[in-house]
Amino acid sequence: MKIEHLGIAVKSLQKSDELFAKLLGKENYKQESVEREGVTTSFYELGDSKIELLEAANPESPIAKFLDKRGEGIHHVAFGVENIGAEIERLKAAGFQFLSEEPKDGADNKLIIFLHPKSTNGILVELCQEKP
Ligand SMILES: CC[C@H](C(=O)O)C(=O)SCCNC(=O)CCNC(=O)[C@H](O)C(C)(C)COP(=O)(O)OP(=O)(O)OC[C@H]1O[C@@H](n2cnc3c(N)ncnc32)[C@H](O)[C@@H]1OP(=O)(O)O
Ligand SMILES: [Co+2]
Repeated sequence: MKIEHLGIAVKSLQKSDELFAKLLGKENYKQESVEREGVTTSFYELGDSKIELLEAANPESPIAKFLDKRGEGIHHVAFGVENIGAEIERLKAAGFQFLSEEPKDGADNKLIIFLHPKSTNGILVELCQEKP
């Protein structure tokens, strides 16, 4: 398991891309919309991890709700795993709750699933596995 990415909720990808390119001294390597999640993402390589900027694609987006309640900032941490199915079983057996039954397609060619923040000490945790 490793930190695959840090998800950061932003109001404007255009403004935040300018800021993060300056901050990190490099451009994003992709911008990708994920309709089903209601987000547009922008990814930056950072050593073995990444930064994932997240803009709401519509008012119902989880990012829109997060921004309304908390403003811009760190939204979630994503752990990269080899076998997401095995990790789900392990964590369920350890008493962790998930926000969905099955993994689903995420951004950046990943299978993803989220744990409920109330079972992870108030941190939104995402598991992701590289799609074969
Ligand atoms: C395209 C995929 C991409 C990828 O990496 O591949 C992504 O990362 S997509 C990221 C955006 N998608 C999601 O976040 C999906 C999972 N999130 C959800 O289902 C909701 O956001 C949920 C259930 C976490 C909260 O939604 P809800 O409508 O219930 O909002 P509330 O404000 O009522 O929150 C309930 C409860 O959870 C706490 N909360 C909400 N968001 C977060 C957060 N980001 N981190 C920590 N805690 C969070 C909130 O404070 C409420 O707690 P309470 O104690 O009741 O106040
Ligand atoms: Co993510």
